[in-house]
Amino acid sequence: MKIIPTNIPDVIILEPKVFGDSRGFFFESFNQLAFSKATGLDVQFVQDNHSRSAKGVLRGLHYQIQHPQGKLVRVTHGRVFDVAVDIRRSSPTFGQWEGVELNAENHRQLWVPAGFAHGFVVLSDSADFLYKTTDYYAPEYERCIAWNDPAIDINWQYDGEPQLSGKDKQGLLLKDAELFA
Ligand SMILES: Cc1cn([C@H]2C[C@H](O)[C@@H](COP(=O)(O)OP(=O)(O)O[C@H]3O[C@H](C)C(=O)[C@H](O)[C@H]3O)O2)c(=O)[nH]c1=O
Repeated sequence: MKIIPTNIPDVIILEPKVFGDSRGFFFESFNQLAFSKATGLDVQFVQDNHSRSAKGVLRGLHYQIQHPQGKLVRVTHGRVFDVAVDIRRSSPTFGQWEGVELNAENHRQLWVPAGFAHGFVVLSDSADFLYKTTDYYAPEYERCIAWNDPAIDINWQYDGEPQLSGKDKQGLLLKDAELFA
């Protein structure tokens, strides 16, 4: 597994070793020991999620104010631009965002620590988005930050108008949101 640092020290890109042959390919999509050795992180995952979205769908920017979730995210079909925003007030990278294209060809995964808001926009006709979380879904504590908050100024790499859920259309600006310490 290859570790690729990003501009935010705690946000990490992982590239698994892919074994290709005449049948296709194989790779370990997750290995607890390899993950811990490569990242130095001692985290346990408790939930696996899978969502499918059409082109232009933007999910996020979500986080949980209690039971914050670390997320290890990847794409098994299509292409997405995936974004993590540091919303830890005490962080030197508070308010900064990091984005990476995840797709079924590069097999890249992104580690998004607890304390970050997370979202993605679909660049292909459709995309399957799979991810592991370090705590359980707690909808009563889920919050949303506006995808287009000018204070964060994310370049989503998507030219069209994104399709948002009702919840995401009501995302708060960073300055008005409940944040982490
Ligand atoms: C997240 C989640 C949702 N649900 C149910 C609740 C709704 O009835 C339905 C769709 O939920 P929602 O529209 O919140 O799904 P997303 O917009 O993909 O939410 C996710 O989007 C961004 C990208 C994230 O990083 C979060 O993991 C998560 O908030 O699934 C569950 O039953 N369990 C869950 O863990």
